[in-house]
Amino acid sequence: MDPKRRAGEEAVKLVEDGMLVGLGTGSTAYWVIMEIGNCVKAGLNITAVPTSIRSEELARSLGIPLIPLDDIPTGGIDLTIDGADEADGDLNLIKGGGGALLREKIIASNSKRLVIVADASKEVKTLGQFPLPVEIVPFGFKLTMGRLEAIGGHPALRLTEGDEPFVTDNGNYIADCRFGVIEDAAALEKTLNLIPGVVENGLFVGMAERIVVGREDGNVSVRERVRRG
Ligand SMILES: O=C(CO)[C@H](O)[C@H](O)COP(=O)(O)O
Repeated sequence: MDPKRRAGEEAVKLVEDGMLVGLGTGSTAYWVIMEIGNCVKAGLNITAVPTSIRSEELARSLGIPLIPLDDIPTGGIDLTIDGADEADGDLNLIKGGGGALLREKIIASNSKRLVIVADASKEVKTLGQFPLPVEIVPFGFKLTMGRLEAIGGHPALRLTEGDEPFVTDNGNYIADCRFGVIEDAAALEKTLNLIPGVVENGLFVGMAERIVVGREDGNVSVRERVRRG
């Protein structure tokens, strides 16, 4: 079985009756949503909020009950299960490879628990090999990219296969940045979000509670974040 599928199915064991569940985005979160769909068909009673239009459409097609975000209290999501592009030893993450980082971060920051599903390729010692997605508004995007360049981000505007700017579910662009090894993810996250024109960035610091990793040998490993201090 695909390691991503294995991780997804294992993580869904954390979903309990009555929960409000955040549905992630990407090829690993796909398996989470598929498995939640199976559980709902088998009688699991949950409601869910998606992190992208893609995940919303999949969830709807499977009959997973969705509720509008505006109908839930701040911080009211019980559990969100989502993928990641990189996860370091402290479970700090790079996300946004699929372009859904803004909605993913809003949902994650309103979740009591964030569980990451991944295959082993996502585990890294230090963040930074995967280009860091930064969501920027189209207005003045070249100026904003100049600011990202000035702080060493070497930004590249994400393009579609037709060479048009990739547009997020929120109508924004993505600048994929190469900062090299990211020693201080918390500081970089703040610095980026102070740049006018930047909406959000794909660094998720101190948010994930655990990571469920599907491995090629058929095993699944679970690692929890060590709380420091
Ligand atoms: O952050 C994301 C989308 O914005 C995804 O969770 C991340 O890109 C991982 O995707 P995949 O599971 O397909 O490797």
